[in-house]
Amino acid sequence: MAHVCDPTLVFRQLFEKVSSTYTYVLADANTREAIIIDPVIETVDRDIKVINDLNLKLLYAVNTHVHADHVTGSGQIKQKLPGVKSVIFDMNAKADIYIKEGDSLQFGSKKIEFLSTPGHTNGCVSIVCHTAKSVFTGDALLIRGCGRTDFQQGNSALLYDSVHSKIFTLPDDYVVFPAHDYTGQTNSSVGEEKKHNPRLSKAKEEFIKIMANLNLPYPAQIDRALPANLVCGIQN
Ligand SMILES: N[C@@H](CCC(=O)N[C@@H](CSS)C(=O)NCC(=O)O)C(=O)O
Repeated sequence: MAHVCDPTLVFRQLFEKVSSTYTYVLADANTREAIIIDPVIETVDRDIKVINDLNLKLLYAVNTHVHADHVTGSGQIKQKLPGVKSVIFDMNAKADIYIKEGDSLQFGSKKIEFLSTPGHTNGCVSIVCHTAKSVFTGDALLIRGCGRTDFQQGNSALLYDSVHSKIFTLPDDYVVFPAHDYTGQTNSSVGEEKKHNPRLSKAKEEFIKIMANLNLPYPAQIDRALPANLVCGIQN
């Protein structure tokens, strides 16, 4: 199980295997107030069970961006746990709270801060928890990889600048928790990715060429996910 260095932060990394998505639960161990990052609709009941088993009070369901590969669970979580507020950066998507660069959210004595890291999509954010020395990078930075830039306003030059100016300037020992992993890895570190990321450790021009030649198939659920995620995953 993945751990963080803050002993008063409850932390769970949960996996949804169809889309290889990581969902994260963070909570103040004293007040039990909690947030969830990038929930997936198919695993909402599992996530709520974890929250209830740990006696947590969920305040916020945060999406790091409008996902193209799975339907967000935030809408269903709001239905099943009234009072929870959905949070996103992208103004085109329905949510209760729209955050911007530098904003923070508090749960108990814990705080997360939002960094705008566009490039995979315009609305991508990374989420820093300084007390846990951790950064939740969404699809901006993956372990030894990064989010694709061939749809949804993708822009590889912008992604390169986002990662280098916002994530790679964090301390080297900050743990990187991505939104996906396709190779069975759970976390990395800023220092490790600066050194070993086969795309982002290169010069910008080379990175742009690499990204233009990925030739990835479209995500299997894209036609369902994109419209659903503009309305919090709940279609009437
Ligand atoms: N096969 C998966 C989709 C894989 C994929 O395209 N992942 C995206 C993030 S979700 S939009 C990505 O950016 N991948 C980068 C990479 O290098 O793999 C599916 O069908 O869901």
